[in-house]
Amino acid sequence: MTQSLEQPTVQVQAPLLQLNGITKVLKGQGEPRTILSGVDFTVHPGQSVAILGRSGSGKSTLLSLLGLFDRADEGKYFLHGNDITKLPERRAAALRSAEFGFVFQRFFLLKHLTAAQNVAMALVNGQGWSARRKRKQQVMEALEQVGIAHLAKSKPTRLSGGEQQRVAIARALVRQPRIILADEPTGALDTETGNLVVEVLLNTTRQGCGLVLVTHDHDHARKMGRVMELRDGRFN
Ligand SMILES: Nc1ncnc2c1ncn2[C@@H]1O[C@H](COP(=O)(O)OP(=O)(O)OP(=O)(O)O)[C@@H](O)[C@H]1O
Repeated sequence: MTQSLEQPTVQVQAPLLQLNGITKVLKGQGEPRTILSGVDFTVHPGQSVAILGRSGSGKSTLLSLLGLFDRADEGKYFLHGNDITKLPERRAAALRSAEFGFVFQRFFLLKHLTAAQNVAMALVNGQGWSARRKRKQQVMEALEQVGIAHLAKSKPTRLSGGEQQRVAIARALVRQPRIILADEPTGALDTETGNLVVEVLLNTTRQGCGLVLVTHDHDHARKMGRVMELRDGRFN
């Protein structure tokens, strides 16, 4: 048997996302206020990062920049190694829905729809029969991923807070995002339910998803691969 002389290729994977020297200044009526100052931040596939910080330290602002809801005044933003700092809004919106899944403290579920229908709202496939069938399959897979497939037909009013948050996570997952941005996802939940939701979020990283969790809860933060603390717009 001949042995291949080829060297094994070393795959150097670009970070999922990378911020270099990000600064955000709020220019209201009074003096301009620097909210983020020279922030560097990197997330690789499968990594989970907690962002801690006092109220007003800039956590949500950072998440808005990461999710392309807002733009920095200085610095660079790379997604999969591509510079997206100055991407036009239409392309930013397309990237946002293709790459990111968002989870918030509030669940934002539509009360008159079932859990499955709420998750399906995130899909914008064609209307054909097969597309519908595929859509249903994707929805059920997302609900299974968060452990509530048996509640597919339940409406939010019949679900507990933790179950509702899991529907919201399934809604974020159904498009198979590469990065989940979660802003205080356990803020409205009791400790036990919050722990469950954190586990569900962490599970997504096992399939290569990146996870950024903004939280006030140090126990939840410690479960992430990395913990970073924002203080006055800077990481310590
Ligand atoms: N649109 C805005 N107009 C004026 N000030 C703002 C605006 N958005 C954020 N800020 C201010 O910027 C600072 C950072 O806000 P941000 O919401 O990022 O903090 P946070 O760390 O997420 O706080 P919390 O933990 O309370 O959610 C705060 O002082 C806030 O008042």
